[in-house]
Amino acid sequence: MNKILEINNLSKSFDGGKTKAIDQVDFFVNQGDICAVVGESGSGKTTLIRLIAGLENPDQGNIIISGKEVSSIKKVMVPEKRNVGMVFQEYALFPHLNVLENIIYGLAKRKDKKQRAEVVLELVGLSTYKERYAHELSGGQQQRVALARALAPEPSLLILDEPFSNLDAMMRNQLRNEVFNIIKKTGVTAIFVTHDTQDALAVADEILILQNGKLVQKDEASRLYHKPQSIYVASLFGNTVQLNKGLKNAFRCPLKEDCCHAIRNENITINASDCEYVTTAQIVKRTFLGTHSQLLLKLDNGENLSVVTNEAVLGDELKIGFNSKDILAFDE
Ligand SMILES: Nc1ncnc2c1ncn2[C@@H]1O[C@H](COP(=O)(O)OP(=O)(O)OP(=O)(O)O)[C@@H](O)[C@H]1O
Repeated sequence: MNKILEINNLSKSFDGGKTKAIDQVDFFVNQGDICAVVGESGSGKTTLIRLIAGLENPDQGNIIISGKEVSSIKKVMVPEKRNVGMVFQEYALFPHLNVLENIIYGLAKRKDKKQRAEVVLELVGLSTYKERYAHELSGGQQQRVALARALAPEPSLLILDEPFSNLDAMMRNQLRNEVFNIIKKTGVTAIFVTHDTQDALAVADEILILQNGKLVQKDEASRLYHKPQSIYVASLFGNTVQLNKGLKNAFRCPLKEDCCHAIRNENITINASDCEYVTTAQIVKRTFLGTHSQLLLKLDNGENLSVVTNEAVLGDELKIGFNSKDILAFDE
């Protein structure tokens, strides 16, 4: 498999070395793959993307795009020469140029500018909008123009930084699927930053997890979800309860105490009687969340547990449980 992006031992600090935004990161992305970058706020996602785009210089390591070294401590190639396309959360279209002109602008060197612009506009389904200006388009349409503009010069790598975060929930899912179908159709390799782990699970071939600037796991979506390497990774993909000593006792769960265990909220069964590990709980507080409710529970050994459920819960007492196949185990 041809590697389009290679990152070797990459580091970047700020504040005279006090903040290690990216800390000895190594990975590669194969041709045609979509790689999502996920991590809590401040974990280094934007810094990594900015280093790849050439908007930051590394302190250590190097970046190779399509076999060419574009960043190292000795040289940093300017963004325009890297053959990368970029799509940001703010659509950044020129307000004084119409849609077609916005796309042509980035194609200065090509002879077939107009034809190429028409091809990418067709690809994003906006051919009939080519004479409109940014203020005459919806947020989703502007983002599709931004994608067309980024794809027009046929980049080796497409970088997307939180491309859907300015859109409402309904629009997001629809546009996300459209955008990634277009990306797959063109076969371009893409790396995108997202806060929304559902986005990453839905469209990424591989997901890369950052924690305090370090790459802590890189895996395909289903492996990462089912085999997270730490509670940090598990918690990024949904509500996860760490099974501390008190909870292990409450459920009479014979797990080793020197190993960290957790259970995903969705694998906790309310009104359970046929689970392997079951306990009785009193409902201390219910919070209505529309399709779900949050229940604060006091278990029969006095331990507290908060769970979210979409089941109707009657009365103030319930049985709650889970099965051993759903327990996540970590070495930390
Ligand atoms: N120009 C800068 N000067 C100083 N510190 C910076 C700079 N850019 C980033 N940092 C710091 O580097 C760390 C990583 O920041 P970065 O923006 O890459 O994180 P992030 O994962 O993208 O966060 P978010 O999800 O909140 O956007 C943070 O501690 C941040 O404060």
